[in-house]
Amino acid sequence: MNSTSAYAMHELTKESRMGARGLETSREIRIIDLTDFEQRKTEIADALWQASTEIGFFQVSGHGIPLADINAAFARAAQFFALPQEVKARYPLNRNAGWEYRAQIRPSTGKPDQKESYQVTRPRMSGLWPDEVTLPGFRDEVLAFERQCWEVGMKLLSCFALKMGFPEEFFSQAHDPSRETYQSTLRMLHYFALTGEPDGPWRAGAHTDFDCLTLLFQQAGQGGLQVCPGKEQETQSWTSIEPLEGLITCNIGDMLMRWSDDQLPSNFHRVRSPLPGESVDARYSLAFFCQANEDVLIEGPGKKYPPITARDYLAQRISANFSGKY
Ligand SMILES: O=C(O)CCC(=O)C(=O)O
Ligand SMILES: [Fe+2]
Repeated sequence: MNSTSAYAMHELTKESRMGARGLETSREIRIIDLTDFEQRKTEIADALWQASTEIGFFQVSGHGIPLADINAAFARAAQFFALPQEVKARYPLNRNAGWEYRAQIRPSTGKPDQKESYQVTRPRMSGLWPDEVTLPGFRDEVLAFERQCWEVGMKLLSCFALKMGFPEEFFSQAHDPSRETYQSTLRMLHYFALTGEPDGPWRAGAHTDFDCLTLLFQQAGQGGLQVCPGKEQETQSWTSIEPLEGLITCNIGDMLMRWSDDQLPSNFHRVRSPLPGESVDARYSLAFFCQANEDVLIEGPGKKYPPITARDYLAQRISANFSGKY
């Protein structure tokens, strides 16, 4: 086994141990305010670094995406998922673009997540947009929201770049949306309403994300997200993140963990099924995955791991989740 596949195997083994219910515990959920970002950048970078290394996840406020735009993006997601199955089936998922239905099998559970999702990866959307008759304005509005998410993601990553000793623009150049190699992804998710007993304890099985950084939006009354910081994975104790309007919950992903020579631990999370007495309605969420462009080389400041392109890195991880497909 070469060192690249040994590394991938290590991450998958780590994940396959995380499927148990475990314990629930409350942890500090640090909220970092990004208001006046340019003037406060040093202080914000310190706060982000501390939250990421001490706790392993954080939320941001004052990020500049108006609540109305977040709500509009949720409305767009609901509109898309309400399309008939045969219409959605015209946009099949391929390489993080398009629609999948109960197709993501997590190594932690060996079962499909109880969801469907639609993913937008800018350069790969040919033939995958509903047309203007089916969903007028959908494409432009979703792309505008994707751009707003990118702006926030790059602000946060510029702070991590400073702390890692890279130039401030390092990560926005690595996630350049004007290039064909761009592969950051906006994902809309729809977890099905329960009609009887839940099909297992998880709507989405425990996992870390493959990317550098994930921005996650939840809607009021539609909780279920739980996190267990990667560095505490042995404890298997999970903390619920209740949805709070306008806040973005942020996870460090495996790509940034590797890029930071493991200084920034990626963050296990899962979505649990409703418990008796909780709402059985559908749950919608939105996730933006900052994934460096395909041709970018991932190499940490201390060169702890051999360099790997972001394309090869993602391909390995995606094929482990979608039955060998990439
Ligand atoms: O729906 C959520 O809250 C989490 C989604 C998620 O973790 C993912 O898609 O990677
Ligand atoms: Fe995730």
